[in-house]
Amino acid sequence: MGKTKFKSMDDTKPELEEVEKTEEVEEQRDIVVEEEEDVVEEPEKSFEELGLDSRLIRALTKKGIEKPTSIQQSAIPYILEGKDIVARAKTGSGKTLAYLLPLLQKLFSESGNKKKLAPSAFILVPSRELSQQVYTEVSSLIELCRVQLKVVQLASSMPASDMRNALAGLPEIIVTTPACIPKCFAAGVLEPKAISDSLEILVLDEADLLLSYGYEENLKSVISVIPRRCQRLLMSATTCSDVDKLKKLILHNPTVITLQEGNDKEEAVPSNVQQFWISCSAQDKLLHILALLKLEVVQKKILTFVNSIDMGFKLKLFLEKFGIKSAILNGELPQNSRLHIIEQFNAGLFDYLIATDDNNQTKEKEEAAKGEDNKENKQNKKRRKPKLDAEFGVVRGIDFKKVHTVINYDMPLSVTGYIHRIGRTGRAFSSGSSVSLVSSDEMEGFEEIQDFLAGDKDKDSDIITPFPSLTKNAVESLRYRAEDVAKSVTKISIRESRAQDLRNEIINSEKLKAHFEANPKDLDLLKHDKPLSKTAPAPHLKDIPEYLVDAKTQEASKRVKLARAAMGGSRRSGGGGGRNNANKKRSRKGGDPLKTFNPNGKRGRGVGQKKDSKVSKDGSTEHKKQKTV
Ligand SMILES: Nc1ncnc2c1ncn2[C@@H]1O[C@H](COP(=O)(O)OP(=O)(O)OP(=O)(O)O)[C@@H](O)[C@H]1O
Repeated sequence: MGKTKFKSMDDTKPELEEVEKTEEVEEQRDIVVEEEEDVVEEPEKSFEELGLDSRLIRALTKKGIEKPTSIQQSAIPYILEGKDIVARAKTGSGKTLAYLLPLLQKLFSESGNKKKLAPSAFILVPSRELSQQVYTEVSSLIELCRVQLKVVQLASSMPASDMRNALAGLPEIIVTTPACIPKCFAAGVLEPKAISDSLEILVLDEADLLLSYGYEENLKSVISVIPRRCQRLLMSATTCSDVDKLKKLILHNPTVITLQEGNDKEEAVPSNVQQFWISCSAQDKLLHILALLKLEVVQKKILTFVNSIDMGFKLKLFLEKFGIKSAILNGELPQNSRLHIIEQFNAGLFDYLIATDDNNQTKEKEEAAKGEDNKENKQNKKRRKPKLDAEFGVVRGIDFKKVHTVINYDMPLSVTGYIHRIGRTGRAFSSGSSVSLVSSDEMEGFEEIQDFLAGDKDKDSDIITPFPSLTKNAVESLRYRAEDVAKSVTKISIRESRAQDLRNEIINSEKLKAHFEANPKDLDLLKHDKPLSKTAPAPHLKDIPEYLVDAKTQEASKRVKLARAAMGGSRRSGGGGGRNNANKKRSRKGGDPLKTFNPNGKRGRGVGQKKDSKVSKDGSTEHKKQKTV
């Protein structure tokens, strides 16, 4: 059962171009709406009761999706009715299907109408990774529904000839970033006039990020050709001034749906994510993450965030000395490699992924740019930093599968950054946890996050609590080893590894491209968690003797392992993050172990794929729904 709060507004709507001029009127209407708030109880509905086409329901069943999440319950009927929507719901709450299902249903009825000369739907997302993810989801639904709809994914880096080829089959749906549409206009591969005639639905996904990714001008240019009758959907994980700005720029007469579990801001993070923190000095962070991973007091799979690419390499080099293999993800890697790394991690080929998230890389980009400007700095010029992809976004919105733990090795630089990072676990009906390592320098930012999450609640009841499963003794027992190894991970070794990794990935990326063209289902090519150093970990570092670990930590570790076994996860996750047994078995058969992978669409019975469908029940969520203009 959900609590639904409606805000309704009158139907007067300004034309897009006039929105900014009529801001004052808009605000007045908002106030009226606030006064009309009402709270009603809504029963849970099934997909059938939401009015979805039986083909879509069958497709969902095949994907193991049985019941709608709260945002799907709320948004689908409105979208089917043709309403403009602003939907705000927590990360991982199922917003993608909330708009995709009704969008496809609407296009089903059009699929016979081949008179159109341009697409019926644009889905605009902030990053290429997201674009790939959404494209994969749409493609698989279309395939499972067996309907004659075509979707294409465009990237602004594509040559005009590739864009033209992609659009030649007259797709109904285009998934891309906002920058790409004006490029298509400029290249003459999309006709603004044809878009004005044909576009029925415009979706802006991860709307809270679009402006901060610098797409404002692109969006304005897209909007200028969007017909008045086109339905507009704006999906967002957080509320921020950018979402309001977009709302005014893009929507008219929207229904605003805000899902939350109460009035507190903690709702921004799913309640099925337990949030912990550990206070430690900056130099003790390596020691603490080693303790967390090596003593196995956190559940795999684990996604660790760092704030710089060098830090990612430092951590990888450090961990591999202890026999913990991890893969690296950042914006300087070629796109094919990035997508492949995400696919491999999702498929369960490795348990530890170290990601440098997009916001922090903006800083690196700026620094790199500054370095390039400084003509006197010859050293910098010689060691020109590699170009980071402007449309990179591995963190926000990416649906990492079955991540049980998110570790903030470095604290994110903003509350929104924290929410998006933590939202990579506990997705849909699953649960997860997060551990933030907080140094004294980061304490102020951490307190800001705590305050935000606490909202109006008693400040003493912190949402992020101290991590309970690691004793000081257990950490100290590893100190000597950790400090010794940390010394061997020098700046030079980091720089060399980073350069080597980039060189390898550029070669890999070409291979991946060529290979996938010939073998679109082969995922096992080029493992991304290969060790960087040539020497194998020393046995005394790889295997920590049990007597070093105190009883309390051993108990915690046992619980984690039991829980993993209960989830059926131990089969998938070999000790030390190495390749798991299931993969080994398949490799021995001689075939391609992951013949289930298809970067362009359906995911097969790949590792971890089927299991995703088995969702655990979380507590019932109360939700608020607001209707407003
Ligand atoms: N009704 C459902 N039942 C079970 N799983 C679902 C359901 N709807 C979506 N999912 C799964 O939940 C995961 C998260 O969904 P999705 O990526 O759409 O979340 P989101 O709200 O867009 O998150 P974010 O804001 O982080 O992008 C996906 O793996 C998706 O397949």
